[in-house]
Amino acid sequence: MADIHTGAPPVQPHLFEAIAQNLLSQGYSVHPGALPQALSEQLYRHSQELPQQQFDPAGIGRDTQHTRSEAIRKDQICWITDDWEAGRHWLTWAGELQTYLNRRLFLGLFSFESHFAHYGPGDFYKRHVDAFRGDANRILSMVVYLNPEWRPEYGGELVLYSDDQDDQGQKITPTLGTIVVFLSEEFPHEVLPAQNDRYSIAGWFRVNTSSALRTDPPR
Ligand SMILES: O=C(O)CCC(=O)C(=O)O
Ligand SMILES: [Fe+2]
Repeated sequence: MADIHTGAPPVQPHLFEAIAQNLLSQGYSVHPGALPQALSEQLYRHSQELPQQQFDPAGIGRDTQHTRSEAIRKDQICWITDDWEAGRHWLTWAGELQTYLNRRLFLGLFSFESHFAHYGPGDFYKRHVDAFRGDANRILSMVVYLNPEWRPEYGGELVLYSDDQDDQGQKITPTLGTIVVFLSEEFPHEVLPAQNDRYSIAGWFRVNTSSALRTDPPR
């Protein structure tokens, strides 16, 4: 049930605790259809209403290393801000998860950034990790899916590999409300070519690496 005063999504202690326990025991957590329904629907509507020109071709790397490489990924992205209601509710929910995980696991998560992603027919994201050991300030990756009907023939699954040696992985279908959280440095993953329009949100919880030379987060 949504908060009657603000319309904000409800806090979900059982879900948050399950995510914390899965992260402790295996480093990742998958919950089909677990995002609060009203929030899923609001985000889905927003993803459909966003004009195509708000989406930019996704790049690889950050800052000066930011390059576009269509050989590696072909999705289009739109960063989420609190300028609109759906964005506010999403960021509130993610902030509550951040607070819970910090209390429960002492992760020191400091900020969260996320974007909508649209994979058109034929689009993919080849196997990669979201953070590299050493310079990593992306600690936790979170993806949620915004596709009310996703058929097996549409492909477009996320494949999550347990380590660099794993070439089997496990497939996750991108259906509405499914939440995937994993340690950004640990789990190579890829998005198989989608045969239909595929909408999602990808986000990262980060630790603070601010210094006099570098203000966080760079955008
Ligand atoms: O959409 C997905 O299933 C994963 C996307 C992803 O790996 C990324 O944006 O880094
Ligand atoms: Fe990724």
